Amino acid sequence: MTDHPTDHPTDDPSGLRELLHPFVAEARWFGGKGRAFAIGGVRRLGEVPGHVADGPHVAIDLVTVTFEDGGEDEYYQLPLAFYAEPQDRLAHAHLGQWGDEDFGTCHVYDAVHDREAMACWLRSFANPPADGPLAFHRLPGHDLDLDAHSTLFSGEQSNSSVAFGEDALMKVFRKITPGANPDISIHEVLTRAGSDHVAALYGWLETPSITTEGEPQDRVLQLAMLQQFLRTATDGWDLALASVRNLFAEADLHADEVGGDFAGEAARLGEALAETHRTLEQHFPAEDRPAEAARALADAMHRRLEAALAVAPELTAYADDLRGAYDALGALDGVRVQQIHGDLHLGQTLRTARGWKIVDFEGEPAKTLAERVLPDSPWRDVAGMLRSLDYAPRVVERTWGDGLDEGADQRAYRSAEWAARNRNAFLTAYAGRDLTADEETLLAAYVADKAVYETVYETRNRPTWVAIPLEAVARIGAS
Ligand SMILES: Nc1ncnc2c1ncn2[C@@H]1O[C@H](COP(=O)(O)OP(=O)(O)O)[C@@H](O)[C@H]1O
Ligand SMILES: O=P(O)(O)O[C@H]1O[C@H](CO)[C@@H](O[C@H]2O[C@H](CO)[C@@H](O)[C@H](O)[C@H]2O)[C@H](O)[C@H]1O
Repeated sequence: MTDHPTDHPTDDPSGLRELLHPFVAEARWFGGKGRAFAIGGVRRLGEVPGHVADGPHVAIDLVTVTFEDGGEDEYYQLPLAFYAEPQDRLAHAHLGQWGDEDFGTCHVYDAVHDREAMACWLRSFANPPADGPLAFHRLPGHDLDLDAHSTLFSGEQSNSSVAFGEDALMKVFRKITPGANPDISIHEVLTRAGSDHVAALYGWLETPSITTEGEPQDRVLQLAMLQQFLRTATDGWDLALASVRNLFAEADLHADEVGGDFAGEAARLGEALAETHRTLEQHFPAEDRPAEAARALADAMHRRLEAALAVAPELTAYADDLRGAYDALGALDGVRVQQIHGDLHLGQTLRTARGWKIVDFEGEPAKTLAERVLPDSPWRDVAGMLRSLDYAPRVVERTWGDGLDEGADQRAYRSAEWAARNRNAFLTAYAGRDLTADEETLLAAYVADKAVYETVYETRNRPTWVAIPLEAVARIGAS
């Protein structure tokens, strides 16, 4: 396999980088939204084995995204299906027609949409090739159903998830950072530990190394992971929204009087998180760190606020209150850290017939890999869930009754009631006791930090929702 000759942004003889630019720019998984960029290079990582007559050639390319603001380059994975003839059924996933160095002139499609292409992936996981640039790894204990057809998950996601029938789910990582991906390593540890609160890991795909500017790198690129498909799962976010809608439909009743009350589920979720944290604490390094570590955590929050102020100047009015919350954390005598989830919210939880499962251990998409794998306080995860339990009613409020004002005050009241009831149920079940003063301080700082992160996230991705985290930031000062 060869690199495409694309070492310099102005040298694009095949026009490939120009052709891929709009596809990358518009993809949900592209993390550089709002920043001007060029495709700085396109590299062939390897062909996925398993090509059959009449089927596509399937390959994985890695594009380098170079930002005009001078920020660090980012790498994104493009799984591609190459067909000699156009495929009408894949018209929605057509990237273009070009002369490929390995496969000749082809119609090229985003492979995650294509059952034929995904079948190559599944066959490779079932019978991992002995050599080649793409290494398919398997954990023992599950026979894959090779007859299962693939379906791409729709929805707002950072990566591309493909279900194989009801047997397995493959997550194709889009933004690729050299080094071990925590989603894989944490799932592997929790699977081997027999955790009840994650989908079992079945395997993963990685490629040994790439070269950047001619220099070899000794870190793997982890490209995809295959796991148990949770057949009976309902998204925790959808469940919470349904519960809020029930409450709004019965305007005269309190949250505990309405069908669909979420407090029991919130409590079970708190227990599931506490158990997951305990398992992670046993299997990854965990330690009590001295005062300097608390200061370092606070410093990181201060830095994040300073960067956020440039993106979302509306935060300025609350900056002193936020800094106060971080300073209180920085003044603690110490802090206990361990492996955590790192980006926990209701959309990362699934309610199955066998209880709550937690998904997506990649950490916050905006952080570097080096930052994401650092041990952190478990209160960061707790804060993430508390923020999410605040988001759910506010989102329903915004969409209820097509924005009509009638009953808006009553809904705002019920919204706050729902959030308080479920935050309390979750927190009480998580901790199993009253929080210490230090824990309250930690939690308050993490809630503030998360709301700042969300303000930036919404500004960039869903500007009409930015008021939700901003209102939370305003409440920090008022409390
Ligand atoms: N093992 C699973 N079985 C069924 N559905 C799953 C499983 N894991 C994740 N999902 C669903 O796929 C969605 C995306 O998964 P997630 O890991 O959060 O991807 P991303 O990194 O793209 O955000 C989740 O919201 C969830 O609904
Ligand atoms: O799931 P991702 O890892 O892509 O997480 C990112 O996107 C989330 C939104 O999809 C975002 O979560 C925020 O919105 C949620 C409602 O959609 C809400 O439940 C969360 O509390 C809120 O933070 C997440 O922050 C971001 O990292």
